[in-house]
Amino acid sequence: MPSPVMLTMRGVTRVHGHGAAEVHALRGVDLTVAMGELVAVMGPSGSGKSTLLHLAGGLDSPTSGSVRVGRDDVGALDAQGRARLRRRHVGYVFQDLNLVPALTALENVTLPLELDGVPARRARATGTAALAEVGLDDLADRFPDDMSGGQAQRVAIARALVGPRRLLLADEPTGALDSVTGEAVMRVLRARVDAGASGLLVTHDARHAAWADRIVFLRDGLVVDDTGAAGGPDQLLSEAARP
Ligand SMILES: Nc1ncnc2c1ncn2[C@@H]1O[C@H](COP(=O)(O)OP(=O)(O)OP(=O)(O)O)[C@@H](O)[C@H]1O
Repeated sequence: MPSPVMLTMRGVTRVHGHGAAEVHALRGVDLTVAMGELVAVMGPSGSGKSTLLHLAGGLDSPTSGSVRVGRDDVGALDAQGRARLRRRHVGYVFQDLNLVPALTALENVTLPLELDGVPARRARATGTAALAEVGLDDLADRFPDDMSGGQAQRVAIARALVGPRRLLLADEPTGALDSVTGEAVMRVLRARVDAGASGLLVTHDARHAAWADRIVFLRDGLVVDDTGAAGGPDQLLSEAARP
């Protein structure tokens, strides 16, 4: 029996800007991601990958078409409803880390839980477990400015994954990390998805895309290919390089 679908995008378009400055970032994208499925999104710079991720997480609204997360029609939620969906159910890892400099690693990680009313003790325990998942439980009391770029990125990943999130969105999550740590992060993402979450991963790196169940190729705002990962990194590299 197929797994229940977590994310459904139908006929999604997104036009940025107006008039002469108009950019058609997405031009009619259909995409579904099931529970327990990790989908990698690849494509050249400017093909619409980040726009797709923002729409999937309710950070942005489509110009036309529909985006559903579980039973929620993201376009039909008001700003408060979208904020609640993001806080409770969507985990983001973006290139921009956005850690709060005045908060320790653990406080940064527990922030989304506390904003959502989780009692402090439980938030602390859940946050400590999330830091341990990325191998940083030793640095719980350290401030972002006293960490390496890679450590800060792992804190951001722990924050994105803290609590029972059902949709994980990652935009080049391993960007600032060395390859061993990068692989550890992919392992955490994969484990969360295997435990039932759904994942959408934007990456230029075929080795990371090879962790996915399926790869979607975007070009000029359209899905041009949707394939299983069975061919492995070599095939992916040649696919990504295709004219
Ligand atoms: N806020 C915005 N205002 C105007 N144009 C935008 C905006 N955001 C994105 N764009 C444009 O939309 C198109 C798609 O951008 P997007 O960032 O989604 O692509 P991408 O595939 O993620 O690129 P990259 O791999 O370089 O991050 C690009 O032409 C970009 O310049």
